[in-house]
Amino acid sequence: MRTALVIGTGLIGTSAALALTGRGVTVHLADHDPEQARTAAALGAGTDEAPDGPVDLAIVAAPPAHVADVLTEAMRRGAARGYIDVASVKGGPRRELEARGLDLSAYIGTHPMSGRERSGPLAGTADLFEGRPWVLTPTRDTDTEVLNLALELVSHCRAVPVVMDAEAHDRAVALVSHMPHLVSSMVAARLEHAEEAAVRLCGQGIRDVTRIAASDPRMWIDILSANPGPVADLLTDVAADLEETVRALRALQSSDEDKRREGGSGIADVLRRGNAGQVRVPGKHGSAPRVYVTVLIDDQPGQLARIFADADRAGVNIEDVRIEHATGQQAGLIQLMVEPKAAPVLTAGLRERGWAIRQ
Ligand SMILES: NC(=O)c1ccc[n+]([C@@H]2O[C@H](COP(=O)([O-])OP(=O)(O)OC[C@H]3O[C@@H](n4cnc5c(N)ncnc54)[C@H](O)[C@@H]3O)[C@@H](O)[C@H]2O)c1
Ligand SMILES: O=C(O)C(=O)C[C@]1(C(=O)O)C=C[C@@H](O)C=C1
Repeated sequence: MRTALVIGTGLIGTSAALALTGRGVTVHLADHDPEQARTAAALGAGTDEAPDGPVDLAIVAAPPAHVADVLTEAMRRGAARGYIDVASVKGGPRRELEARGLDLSAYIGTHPMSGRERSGPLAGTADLFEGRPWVLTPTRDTDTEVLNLALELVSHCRAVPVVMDAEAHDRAVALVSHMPHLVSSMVAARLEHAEEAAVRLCGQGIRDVTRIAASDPRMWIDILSANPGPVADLLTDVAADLEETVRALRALQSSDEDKRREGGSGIADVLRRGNAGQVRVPGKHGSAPRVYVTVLIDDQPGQLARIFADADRAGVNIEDVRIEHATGQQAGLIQLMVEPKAAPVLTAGLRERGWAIRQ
């Protein structure tokens, strides 16, 4: 691929454009708000000048409700040899395009399974998709050349291609993305009017559970409106678990010992099922789950660089990093994500070099 056109230069469009530009592809940037395209260009994601002729691949990264219109317009003017979109839902946009009677052989619906709770070009990064699944939904009518262009994009972004049928994709993301998003919002909503004295105590647990609740509601209304059935079915199951859990907690308040025992086993059951589900969450590249080694650091310049150098000396590859700043203190906790078998090696290596490890 030599040239690409990104239409919609927010978080996802800019991230893809940065990755492609970094691999030597000439990227043209367009957005219905020209300021967004200018910002993406200023970040080094490409040029906001229109291409002279058709590009190799047009990447539509507009909100889901606009995807079909944007693709229709781009296809009708022959903007590219191949077209993809990156919307979080796949069945709806394809059905809309089919209803317009367009030839869809040059189009593939795709979805990178990576994002952030922030929107806009300034949130974009070239490595956003690294090691993450990127779903492709070709059909038997898809041109092989277009499939190859899409695979090249995924490879330039260092993501992992996963081929799926659009409807199966929508059912899967209802489970791993859309339902969890709503549950996160519901947990975060408990904080809206909570007492400041309670909110001040927020630790990493609630930060993990509520991070995605900070996302743009307009985008999520689009996503959920395009996949309501499967999400409603899953929330029905969550509601049943909630009901059971409330019943178990009430039983724990009882003065009757048998009831308390029953309550205890109800709670144990939901926690056990939670453990069993959690271990199935894959690490990067779809590999086995990773674990965190937690290190106490002083809030001083150079600490992160030192810790990485010491991890390197211990021969351990750090997969991901999270930093938690303790409120009102000049210290923080850094969590280094590693393969389970590397955790004891890293712990020993860092202890040897004077770092305080937290269990
Ligand atoms: N945010 C995520 O975590 C995530 C992850 C994977 C896929 N996606 C999908 O990627 C797409 C973009 O999401 P985002 O998070 O980058 O959103 P964003 O709000 O950061 O960016 C969307 C951009 O599209 C532009 N736009 C809106 N309507 C347009 C139109 N008609 N023509 C051209 N540009 C238009 C907006 O001005 C904005 O710059 C969505 O379809 C979303 O479902 C999002
Ligand atoms: O991690 C985040 O912030 C996301 O929003 C990521 C996430 C997800 O649910 O995994 C959200 C929606 C996208 O369609 C794909 C990725």
